[in-house]
Amino acid sequence: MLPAPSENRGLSFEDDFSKLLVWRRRTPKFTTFRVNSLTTNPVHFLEILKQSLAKLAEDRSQAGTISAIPPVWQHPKFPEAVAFGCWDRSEDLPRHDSEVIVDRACGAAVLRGAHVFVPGVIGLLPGAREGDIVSIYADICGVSKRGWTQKLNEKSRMFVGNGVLLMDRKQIFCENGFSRGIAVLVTDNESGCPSLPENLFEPGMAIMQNLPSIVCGRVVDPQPGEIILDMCAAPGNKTTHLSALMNNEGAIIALDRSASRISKLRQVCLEMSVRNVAAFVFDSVKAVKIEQASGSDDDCNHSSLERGPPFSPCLFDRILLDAPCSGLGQRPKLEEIDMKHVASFPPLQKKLFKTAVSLLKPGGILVYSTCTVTVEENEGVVRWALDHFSSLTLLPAEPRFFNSALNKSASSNILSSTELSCIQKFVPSVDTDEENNHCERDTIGFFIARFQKQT
Ligand SMILES: C[S@@+](CC[C@H](N)C(=O)[O-])C[C@H]1O[C@@H](n2cnc3c(N)ncnc32)[C@H](O)[C@@H]1O
Repeated sequence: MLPAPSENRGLSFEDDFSKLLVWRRRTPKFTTFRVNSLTTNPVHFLEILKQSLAKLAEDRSQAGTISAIPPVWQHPKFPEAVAFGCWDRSEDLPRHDSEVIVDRACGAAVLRGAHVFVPGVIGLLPGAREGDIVSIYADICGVSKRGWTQKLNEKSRMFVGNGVLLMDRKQIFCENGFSRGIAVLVTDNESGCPSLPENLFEPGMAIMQNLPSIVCGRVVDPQPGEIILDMCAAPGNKTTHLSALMNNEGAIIALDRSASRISKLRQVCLEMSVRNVAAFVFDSVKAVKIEQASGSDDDCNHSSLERGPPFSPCLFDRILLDAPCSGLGQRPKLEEIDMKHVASFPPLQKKLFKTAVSLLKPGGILVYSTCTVTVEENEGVVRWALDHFSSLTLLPAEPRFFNSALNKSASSNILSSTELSCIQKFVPSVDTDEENNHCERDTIGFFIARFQKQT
């Protein structure tokens, strides 16, 4: 049973930038799966997960590391959310003379339990041989080039784990650049996040999804039979959740402007037995049809939905705008923050929002979400929306985990206390370590706002 965390007050981006940087580099202590209710039962999945972690603990003890089995929970409010914790890290991992340097994305993946694949390797110290026990360092400043042979200084690198080198230098940096596969089998990572076997469960049974993203689907609260628009849908993590909540009844239109991501979404839908989604590669800013002569409009029936965008105004019961954003809530992230990039998102977010308001039926629900923590992309967009669309009312983004009204940060100058009590923002916590050790707290940064269009 999951213990309940107490009321939380979170930090905002503007409150303490340096704390945000530290928080981004740390790996959440919990990994969450969303179990697919269309294909399986969460209790069955929970059993598979428990057995796998018990087997890993046994393997570790045979290899000389006694480890308690990481805790596993099913969330009491959302049975589809199943989380597991980390190996105990009370002792530091040893550092080995033989070193492998990886890029920042690979370093973050290792911290989340992945092995090191060839494309992520940047360098090896001279003399490193296949079969060596190696220490793995991420090049956090991006200073090294492919084929690098020198030790990075302490400030430019971050230790992410240890493992066994499975290839030699020639194989990893082969001239045609086509080597694939695992270069380092990670035996222990610095975060303690377990490496689960790849074939742990049947494809489509569950996906890894951070808890706030699962909460987001629940805030949309789609009902069987409704017509839903998911405006920035790929790769489909939330689309497939919405479909499961609707028990495959009704229709979901999934749009994304990236063709490769839409093909990934279609594949995920197939694997997860999702049958009520029609996906289109489309720029959602342009998803509203320009007015046409009356009498020729058949947009209220399903065939017009299947033809795809653009759509007539006021068509959808619910809309999810999971907007493109600066992604500062994603963890762990080893990259530096590019402020110009961060500042580029609000104009696009507002254009997408304007389209969403047009396409929403009177009485319909619009959920705006991001996986970032900046006020401009979150509370700022909510303020702008409330000032520009008199038809919109801000509703409580329930079910609630974070009480944003307790967050006395820069955002309180933008939204009233009533408005703050409606939004839900997952941000770095300033509470005790015990609190931060909770799977509802130690998670990614995320923002959710829920609106209704007046009838
Ligand atoms: C935060 S991700 C969406 C994640 C997705 N909702 C999920 O849960 O799997 C944002 C997506 O917005 C898409 N995007 C960016 N600009 C867009 C636009 N103008 N129209 C449609 N999609 C857009 C990106 O390609 C990206 O896939």
